[in-house]
Amino acid sequence: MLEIRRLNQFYGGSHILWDVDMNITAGSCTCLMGRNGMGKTTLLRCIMGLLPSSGEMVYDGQDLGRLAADRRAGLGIGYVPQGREIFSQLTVEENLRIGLSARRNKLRDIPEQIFELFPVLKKMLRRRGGDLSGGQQQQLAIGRALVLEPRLLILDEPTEGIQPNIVHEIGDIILRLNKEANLTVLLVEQKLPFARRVASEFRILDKGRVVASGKIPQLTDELVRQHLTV
Ligand SMILES: Nc1ncnc2c1ncn2[C@@H]1O[C@H](COP(=O)(O)OP(=O)(O)OP(=O)(O)O)[C@@H](O)[C@H]1O
Repeated sequence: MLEIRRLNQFYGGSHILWDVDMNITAGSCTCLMGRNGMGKTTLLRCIMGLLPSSGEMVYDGQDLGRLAADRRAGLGIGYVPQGREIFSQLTVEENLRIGLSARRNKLRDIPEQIFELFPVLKKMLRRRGGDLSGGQQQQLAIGRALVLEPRLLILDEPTEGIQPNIVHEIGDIILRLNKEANLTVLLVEQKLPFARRVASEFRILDKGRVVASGKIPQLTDELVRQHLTV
């Protein structure tokens, strides 16, 4: 579904991503892992077209390289950024409607499926984004990305700063989206038990290079010790 070949990225003079090759297969849930500062967020931002990079990126047979960020979203790639980036002064409904406005085939109403997945958003439609708890904001950020009805959903640390019981709920939602709604998922996640629970595949970045990849049962304690523990 998404093929990345020899992707390189620089921040000014700093070479951050080195010859990254990565295949994301349709229907998989792939966890991108690595210690802090290894380039995970940078790679997601390159995929979304929010940062320039060199190399090849092909999504469903289409070359993403020359497409602006909004065109990539329009192709069905949903993105939930790190820190969620919801609009705190806007209501929950307005936040969701922003997702709606990015759709290629315009819809007037927020799809009911969003409220089935996140009943709390329906109850809080008129509340301001900034008044929601961290977990509710994360649900809103995922809901806003789902309004686009993506086929590939990219999530950057969806459990960061969220209470353990809500972390479990977010895991349930990702599993449902992946297994029942057949959405392909690519997520950055630092919590190992969470990654092992929801993901089917892993990729590890170390200093901007892919150093390991495989199916989740192949994520051995040795790999964890070598590349993930601090
Ligand atoms: N705007 C920027 N300008 C210059 N360097 C940056 C910028 N953003 C990130 N970097 C550097 O790029 C490298 C990769 O950062 P990135 O945020 O992609 O890592 P990460 O693996 O997502 O880490 P984290 O888990 O802490 O979010 C780091 O060394 C970081 O300092």
